[in-house]
Amino acid sequence: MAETIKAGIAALRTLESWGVTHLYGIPGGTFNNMMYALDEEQARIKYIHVRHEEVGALAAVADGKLTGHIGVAFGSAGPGATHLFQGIYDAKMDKVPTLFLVGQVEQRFMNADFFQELDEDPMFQDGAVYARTVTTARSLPHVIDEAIRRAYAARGAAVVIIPNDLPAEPIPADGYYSAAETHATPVLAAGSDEQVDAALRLIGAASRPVLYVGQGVRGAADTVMTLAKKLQMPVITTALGKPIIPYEFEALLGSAARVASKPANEALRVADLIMFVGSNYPFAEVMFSPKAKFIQIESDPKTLGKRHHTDVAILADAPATLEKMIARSDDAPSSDWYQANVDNVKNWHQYNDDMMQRTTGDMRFEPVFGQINRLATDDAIFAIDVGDVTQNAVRLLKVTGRQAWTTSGLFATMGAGLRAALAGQLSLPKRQVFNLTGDGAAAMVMQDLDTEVRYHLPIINVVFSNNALGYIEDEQEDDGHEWFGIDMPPIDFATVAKGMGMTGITVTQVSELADAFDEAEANRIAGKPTLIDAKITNERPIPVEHLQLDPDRFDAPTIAAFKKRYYADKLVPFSEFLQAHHVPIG
Ligand SMILES: CC(=O)OP(=O)(O)O
Repeated sequence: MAETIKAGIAALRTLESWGVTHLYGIPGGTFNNMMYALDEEQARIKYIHVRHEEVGALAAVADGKLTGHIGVAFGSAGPGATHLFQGIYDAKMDKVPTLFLVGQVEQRFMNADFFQELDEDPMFQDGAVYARTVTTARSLPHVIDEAIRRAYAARGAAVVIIPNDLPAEPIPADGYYSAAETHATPVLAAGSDEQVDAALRLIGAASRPVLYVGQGVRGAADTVMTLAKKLQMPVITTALGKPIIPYEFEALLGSAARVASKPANEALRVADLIMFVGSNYPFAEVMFSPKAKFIQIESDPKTLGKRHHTDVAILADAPATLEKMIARSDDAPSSDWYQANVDNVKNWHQYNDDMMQRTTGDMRFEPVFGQINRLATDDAIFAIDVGDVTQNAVRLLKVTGRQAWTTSGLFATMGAGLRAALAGQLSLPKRQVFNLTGDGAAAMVMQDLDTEVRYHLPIINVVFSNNALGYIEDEQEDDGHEWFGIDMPPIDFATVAKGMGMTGITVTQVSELADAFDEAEANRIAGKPTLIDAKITNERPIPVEHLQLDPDRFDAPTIAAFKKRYYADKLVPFSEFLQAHHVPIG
């Protein structure tokens, strides 16, 4: 008789052939035959037993965000399946190839409202790029291979639903194969000479051009900076593009809108040309002037022309096109516009440095970031949660260009920090990993601090505790509404951490911060996680989307009140730098 293999084992071997080293989940009765396969394959693929499927699902997406390789999570039928949705939508919105395996009741019970049985096929259709139920044991590894190829091709979530009886069935050992070794992604060329020249002509005619880059320029920081200097175009990045360009680059304005920096918002208000590269930034529709000339370089036809009226549209590989622009352009003369932006960045950095070095008064979030910058290694991984911490991290982390920085970008689901930290430390175990989170988000996922302990993941967890949903609080303030439903009674996160078996440190004074972070770093080096609960004031981060600094737009008392509230005495409105450099705003 021909040699056989259990279908579940063949399914896992298919995952292994694609380089999957670990997968996250929680077993249930409808996934047990896959669990028995995982037990047999333990030496080759690691099962990470999370405390909540949602954490596993988002960690799998973060694996993809951090490494470019597909991450995998699973859940059993019914509640296990529905808990995966957060990951499925994060993968969809940030375009990350991710595989989700979902249990289903045995075939003989399907389609008749059995215990925990849901009609899973339609459930996943909106979020996933591919969602199918396996119908024979023999096709199980084949459908997994199909799902992975679809996830990579469409850059999203693929879901394979597995009736529990199938993985236990034997199939011919030579009856399946994987496309992993021959898998390739299409390589786009650079834009044509004509397209590049048309873009260069527009830039040459502009007075106040900016370069706005997203994830599509990953790995091409030097190219972006060279072109920016050559054409005298200051650079703005999306939040997810933040780690690509080093903080120290003189003309890096930061990000725009609210999770953003002052120089980027100010420059965008007056820019007369935006070159939008490798980005699907949705706030472009409100942040970019409709009057500005617009060049877009994009690899996804669905995104080309989506966010703004476009003068030159280039469907192409972004870094290759930027290289071609460097090759086909002459050095622009030194520009007053560029220099005014460089000065604005210096002033903004000085403000943030002063805030991070502040030792007086109650503890705000900035000195905590000062410590993170002090300790961060050259290739640290920052797993950033959603809320005030996202905007503060965008502004304050002094990224080197070799570090990784990830969050839930467009779906913006809270609790994303811990999940991405698990992924970072599992996928890139030698690197220093920070989980930076607010207290609301930390409370949503704190059960999985235990996962850090059980798998010896030496993550430095920092909780910014202000007893409020700060980001929403500020929105309510801007709406002119009294705060409602945003306060949260304090949680002693250090005690929670200790209860989970890790070091927990509460910090209430700036003077205690350095020791706490030194202890966390010593623990990390010894292979142990730490949680620092930083009890910060509930003061609002400076609203760079509503600056009240410019005497041309605000009266003196308004400016004085703004400066007092945000400690912004030395912060200079961009208009002053524009005037000093004689840049006309037409
Ligand atoms: C969503 C939110 O408001 O979070 P935070 O309290 O961390 O700002």
